[in-house]
Amino acid sequence: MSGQGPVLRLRGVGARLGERDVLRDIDLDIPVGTSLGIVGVNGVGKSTLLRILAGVLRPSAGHCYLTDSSGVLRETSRISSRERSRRLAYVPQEEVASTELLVGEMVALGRVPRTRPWARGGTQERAIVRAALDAVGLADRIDDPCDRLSGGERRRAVMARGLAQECPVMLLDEPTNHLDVAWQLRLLHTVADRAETLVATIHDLDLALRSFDRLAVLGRPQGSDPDTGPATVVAHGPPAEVLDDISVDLHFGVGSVQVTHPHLAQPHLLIHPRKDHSA
Ligand SMILES: Nc1ncnc2c1ncn2[C@@H]1O[C@H](COP(=O)(O)OP(=O)(O)OP(=O)(O)O)[C@@H](O)[C@H]1O
Repeated sequence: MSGQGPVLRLRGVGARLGERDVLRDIDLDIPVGTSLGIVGVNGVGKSTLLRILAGVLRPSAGHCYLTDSSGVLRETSRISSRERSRRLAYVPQEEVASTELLVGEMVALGRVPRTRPWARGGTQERAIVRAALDAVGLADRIDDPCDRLSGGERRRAVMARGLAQECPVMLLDEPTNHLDVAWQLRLLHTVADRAETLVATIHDLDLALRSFDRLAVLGRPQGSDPDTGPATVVAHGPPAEVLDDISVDLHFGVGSVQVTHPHLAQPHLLIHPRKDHSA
């Protein structure tokens, strides 16, 4: 993936949920052709940030921009939901499996922004749905009811729906949740291959280190309430720099060391309890 101008931009973005300011003063440019991992502790606001980027939540302050189909950066809220869903596929964190739909029908929902009602269900549409399911190893489950899928299979099926949307930008909220180790690696690889630009929240810092061009850490700046204060981007850059041992200690409260895989020459992150927490 190589960088160009921004496809997504946030300026001075804040989010207020209920009585709380969850996010504040977020400035972020996400260049076309890059992959960005968003990391941070539980409840810090990663999903909220992704929902703002996706245009499903309006920021309470600041502005969120997305390039439209002509490549012009426009305020996301001014882009019609149909055009937005052709530009970006957003896959939320958890979804209740529909007991009504077959797997293929659920994945075909990803085609809605691209098809006219009378065009749905054609041979070409079925081929796209089947290819998306094939990419996540579920082509043989196309005619099964959704509620027969396991947790990991369901996660993969929902990802297939995002892939079937055929958007240049994919926004994935914890895509590796429920997946076994092989599928964690394979799924991130598959979406990075297919999406021009990828933004994903992720908890596994070792996977984050190896899977993205850049990482953004959401955290509560010094001086704000460490549990409920509004979060902002406290570190942003190449993964190996963002996840150095000082930052991991500061932002995640654990010790860490980066090592190089002896056979693959890839960086890995070993996590351990802080000395003051160890037995
Ligand atoms: N509708 C809501 N009203 C009030 N507070 C909310 C609402 N939705 C979420 N929150 C709070 O906003 C904060 C951020 O939530 P968010 O889901 O964005 O965090 P996260 O970083 O994705 O967390 P996790 O890692 O646990 O998935 C949390 O403290 C959450 O409790």
